[in-house]
Amino acid sequence: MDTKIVLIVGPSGVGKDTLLKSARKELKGEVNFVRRYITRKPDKNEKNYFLDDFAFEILKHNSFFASTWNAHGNYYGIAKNSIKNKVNVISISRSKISDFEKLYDKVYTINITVPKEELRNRLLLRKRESIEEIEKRLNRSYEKIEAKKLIEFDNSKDIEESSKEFINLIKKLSLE
Ligand SMILES: Nc1ncnc2c1ncn2[C@@H]1O[C@H](COP(=O)(O)OP(=O)(O)OP(=O)(O)O)[C@@H](O)[C@H]1O
Repeated sequence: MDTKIVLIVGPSGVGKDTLLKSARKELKGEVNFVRRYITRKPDKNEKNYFLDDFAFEILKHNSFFASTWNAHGNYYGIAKNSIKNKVNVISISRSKISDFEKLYDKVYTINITVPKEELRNRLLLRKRESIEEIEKRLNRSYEKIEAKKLIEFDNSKDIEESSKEFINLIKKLSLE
């Protein structure tokens, strides 16, 4: 099978890691859920490699990563050697879609969305950031996403229903 890339993007708190956790449980035999390198500890829904800023810099300097970015004061990276010759699902910053489109032929981008009020509720319930930080995240304006193959995914339904839809979408893309 060819290398296929499925990028997951969307604002903080929209439910990316929650959807990925459900999908990983169901599809981990068939699909490569790529772990990110992050300079902060993972929370309960994530499966990331945790490293400090210094280790991150050394790896970056040695061209270990296909893509890196900074979000909310932490560094994120996707290792080149994490991409397998199958379907690869990767949660990334929207600003890095083109890194993957330059490197690979088959790249799909799934944009996860919910209305702003629901996003606020989810961030508040998650209790990872302060109220000030949550308001900052909500006020960030999002420009239109530039991606060659863009799919919009509405994550407004409950976790179970949305997870099912998300898993079906990944399965469908695997077969394309
Ligand atoms: N469909 C859903 N319905 C209700 N709550 C949800 C749904 N999906 C996720 N949540 C909840 O919303 C909160 C944020 O979800 P999650 O941490 O997965 O977001 P994220 O997009 O990965 O955020 P970040 O980019 O900051 O890591 C969590 O508390 C999660 O339980």
